[in-house]
Amino acid sequence: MGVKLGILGLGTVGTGTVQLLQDLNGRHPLLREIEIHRVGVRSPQLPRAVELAKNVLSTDLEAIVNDPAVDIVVELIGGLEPARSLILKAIENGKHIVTANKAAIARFGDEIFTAANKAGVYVMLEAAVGGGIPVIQPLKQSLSVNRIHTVTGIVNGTTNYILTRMQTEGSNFSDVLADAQKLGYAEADPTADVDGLDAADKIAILASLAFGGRIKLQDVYSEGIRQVSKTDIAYAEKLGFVIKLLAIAKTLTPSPSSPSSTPPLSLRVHPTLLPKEHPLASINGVYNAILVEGEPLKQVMFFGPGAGAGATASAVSSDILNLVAALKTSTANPNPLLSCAHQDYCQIVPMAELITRFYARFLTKDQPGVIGKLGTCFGTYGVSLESIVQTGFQGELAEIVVVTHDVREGNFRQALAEIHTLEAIDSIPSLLRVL
Ligand SMILES: NC(=O)C1=CN([C@@H]2O[C@H](COP(=O)(O)OP(=O)(O)OC[C@H]3O[C@@H](n4cnc5c(N)ncnc54)[C@H](OP(=O)(O)O)[C@@H]3O)[C@@H](O)[C@H]2O)C=CC1
Ligand SMILES: N[C@@H](CC=O)C(=O)O
Ligand code: NA
Repeated sequence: MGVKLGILGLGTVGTGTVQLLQDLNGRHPLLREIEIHRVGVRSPQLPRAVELAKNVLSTDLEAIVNDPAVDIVVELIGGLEPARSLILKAIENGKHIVTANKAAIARFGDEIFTAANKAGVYVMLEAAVGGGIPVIQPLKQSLSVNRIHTVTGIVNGTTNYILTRMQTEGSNFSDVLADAQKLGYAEADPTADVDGLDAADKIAILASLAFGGRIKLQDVYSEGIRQVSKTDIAYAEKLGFVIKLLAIAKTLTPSPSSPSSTPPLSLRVHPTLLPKEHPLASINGVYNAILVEGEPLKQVMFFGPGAGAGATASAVSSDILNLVAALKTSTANPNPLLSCAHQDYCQIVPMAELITRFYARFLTKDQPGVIGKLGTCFGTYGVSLESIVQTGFQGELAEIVVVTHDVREGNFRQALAEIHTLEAIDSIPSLLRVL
């Protein structure tokens, strides 16, 4: 007998998944065991790009997760509710889950995985991070013997697409965002993409897998790309950098102090000046990449399409395939490489303790000695400067760009607070971290 799917959602990813599952030539033979039993949507009158058998389409999503015939629920509606309740109900009914919903997993992972472990079912989420890029399963399986110390990712396709086009074409932010939405990359509400929240959800999930503990989403510092201007992109370029929205999870100690504990982590999302020769600097457009560093592997980078119908459908379908295989070999004991066994929360270090370089752009009165005053303030707080250049004027005001050496973020912020009080300083329009 075939394995029956209840698919919730037939939008970009749902449609891509159904198209893949209806076009099986040349794909894994096990896919032939799958039957699309029911598909849930909100607006049944909408035209669809796929044909489904009669009575498959429904607006009653509760009925799908309660249907005893359904083996696997594939949640592709997105958002928090009703996605969370439907997933929990499906788990309670003994169904395995495939989801692309990083927002729900990052917020309710604790509840969902605890329920799944209790019910003896798996929750698969390859599509939730990096779209089509295999990164969840590699972290759970192929890389799990490494002591990972850093995960650095470009994990939001929309913002990478926007920043790339702003850089290459000098285009303006809102026009490029509209294109990203048309192409199906952006979330229904693109705020999550643009403000770094989507990337925060994703790095929380990656960090949990890489460092073996649960993460409270509110511990992830996040800044989006709205404040990144064409001016900063141009200065960064002159200084040998590109600006990328990076999601970073990094241990502050080389390895955990005891075999069972997780190390303290720095966990953050922000636009970052990246040296042009860094492996992530050349990741452009909607592509995502995740650089994982650890011992003994050193570095491995996962690269590919981070969003879009076909790419994401590839990840969703591979999770379905894994579950079909698991259902066929089902034993009383769950496979620990497919289930989540985390119990404890990771300890996250405050941003003030972060050691990083900074880029800052100042608008100042055109007076003698301003650069000296900036230098003195920075010196008072132990901020050492890598470069300081007066690059030009904006009207009456002089524009000064500073790049620091590594500094404790708290010290840098104290120096800036004092600089703000200087009579010669008009404003500090940009402040970005440098990798
Ligand atoms: N788009 C992408 O490239 C990627 C998306 N994802 C994730 O995949 C998930 C789906 O995204 P995407 O396909 O882009 O979203 P879409 O907005 O394109 O599709 C959502 C689908 O869910 C249905 N739906 C939404 N809410 C309800 C509800 N309350 N009741 C019934 N049906 C509902 C909609 O129905 P109807 O069609 O009737 O409106 C639609 O079919 C999200 O979690 C997203 O974060 C992950 C990686 C990449
Ligand atoms: N909106 C997301 C889609 C995939 O998660 C993105 O832009 O990366
Ligand atoms: Na993925």
